[in-house]
Amino acid sequence: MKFAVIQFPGSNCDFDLLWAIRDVMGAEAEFVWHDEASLAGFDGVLIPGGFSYGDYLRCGAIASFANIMPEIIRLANEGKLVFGTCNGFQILVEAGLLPGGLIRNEKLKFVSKWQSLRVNNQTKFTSEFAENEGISLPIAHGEGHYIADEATLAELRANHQIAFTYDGENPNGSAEAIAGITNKAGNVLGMMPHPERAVEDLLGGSDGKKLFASILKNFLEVQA
Ligand SMILES: NC(=O)CC[C@H](N)C(=O)O
Repeated sequence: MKFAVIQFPGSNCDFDLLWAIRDVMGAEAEFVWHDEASLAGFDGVLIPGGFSYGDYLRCGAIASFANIMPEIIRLANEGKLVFGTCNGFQILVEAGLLPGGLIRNEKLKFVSKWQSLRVNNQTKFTSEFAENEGISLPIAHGEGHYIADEATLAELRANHQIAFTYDGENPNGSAEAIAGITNKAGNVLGMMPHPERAVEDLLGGSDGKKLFASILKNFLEVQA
């Protein structure tokens, strides 16, 4: 299984994500520039954090029209793995691959800190965590306030699509303290926290590793 790590102008977690999946987890992965029009040969897509196109209009809004996006949408519709962290989550929402929206943090400030989270392990991205496991991951964003209408929130809850919630403090005012969601089919995940920044104790923690381990276990078996 080969992963594409997408690079946009302004991505700044691209090397971290490649490091996590390739060097720490041992999977095959390569950078793909946003202007490419093909993802032939790739079975999974990882979209990093950062400030794509300078966060103009809304975070992720311009990136969602990049040349590579129709290919990402194609893979998502084929049931292949698509994962976005932080700006990657924003791009997936803007592209319509995930429901709801992400707006300015409630307190209108960029938040950068380690954040406690609760994990729902009933998704293909989180199955290696314990049920309701408490973990800690870095967050670093200005537009992480998740919003959705009541019907969408009810559907997310009913289908177990809420993969991560903020525990204790809600750092950005997200509805139901949502930190990460999957699509209905379960093959697309977007999350504001940064698991790729927590894959080795040297980085301050390794709780993010189980997410990548879940990805490799569940998607590798299906697509091998
Ligand atoms: N770390 C990130 O990816 C930040 C995402 C986006 N630039 C924001 O501030 O919300």
